[in-house]
Order: sequence, then C-alpha cells, then structure tokens
Amino acid sequence: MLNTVPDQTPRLHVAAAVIYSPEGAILLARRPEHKHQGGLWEFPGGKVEAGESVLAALARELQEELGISAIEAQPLLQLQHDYPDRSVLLDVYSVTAFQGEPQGCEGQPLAWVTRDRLREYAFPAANQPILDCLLDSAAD
Ligand SMILES: Nc1nc2c([nH]c(=O)n2[C@@H]2O[C@H](COP(=O)(O)OP(=O)(O)OP(=O)(O)O)[C@@H](O)[C@H]2O)c(=O)[nH]1
Ligand SMILES: [Mg+2]
Repeated sequence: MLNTVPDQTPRLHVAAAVIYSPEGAILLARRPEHKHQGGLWEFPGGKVEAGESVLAALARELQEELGISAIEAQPLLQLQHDYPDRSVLLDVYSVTAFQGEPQGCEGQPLAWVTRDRLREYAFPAANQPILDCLLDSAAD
C-alpha cells in the first residue's frame, strides 16, 4: 500500500517562564553549548511530559533548573516556531512570585536583566515574539 501519510515530526511542547524579581528584572539562563540552540539565552523551562499539564511542567522545570518554587504564574503568550531540525510550541508564562533563590542547578549561567537591556542578549529565533511582547509592554 502506498504510504500517503506525510512524515510529520511531532511539535515539541515547551513551558517557559519570564521570571520577575521584586524589582522588575527578568531572569535569563544561557543554554549549554551542546544543547539545541546552545550558547543562546533563554527563558527557563523545558519540555512538557506526556500526561503532564503545562503549569505542572513549568513548576517542575523551574524546580529542576533553578531550585525555585513558582508561586504566581500568568499566561503571557503561546507561539509556534519551526527550526530546521525541530518544531516547537512554546507556552510562555510570567512568573511574578516564587520561593527560593534561583541558581543554575545544571551549571547554566544566569542573568537578571532589566527590560531596556534585553536587546543586548542573543536568543533563539523562536523567542522574537516574546521579546516584542516584553519590549512593547515597556512603553507603558
Ligand atoms: N526553555 C526554553 N526553551 C526554548 C526557548 N526558546 C526556544 O526555542 N526553546 C526551545 O525549546 C526546547 C526546550 O527544550 P529544553 O532543552 O529547555 O528542554 P528540557 O529543559 O526539558 O531539557 P532536556 O531535554 O535536556 O531534559 C529546545 O528545543 C529549545 O531550543 C526558551 O526561551 N526557553
Ligand atoms: Mg530547559
């Protein structure tokens, strides 16, 4: 029988957090060199596992990567991006309260960055709509 079903790589579902300090700075983490989009700065987070809710994934990733517990998270935006080697669906939340002091638990460098300095950091291409959103809201 002819195979008429096109090859489809499933879209990777990712939960990511724009984490705010009480002073309003945003936490960035640098992706390890050997990982997808390595060396670029990201909003902490990771893959949603099968059967897991996005918020549960977000909380788990922030605990694993930064050692913090998210207390308040609001949906910010959802976006899709097709890299040559993978397609992602990013579910982005604003985290405005958390418990603990963020640390690079996986050895990743961290930076607290004010919105006016976000442009100085190199991000994966998928992140452009997130940056547009954050920079737009800087106008208010
Ligand atoms: N966390 C995060 N991932 C992003 C961002 N932008 C972006 O394109 N991604 C992509 O989304 C995917 C997230 O994967 P990840 O490497 O964080 O996943 P993970 O924490 O579960 O890591 P693991 O696979 O080593 O367990 C990667 O392909 C990554 O390149 C971002 O701002 N934050
Ligand atoms: Mg991750």
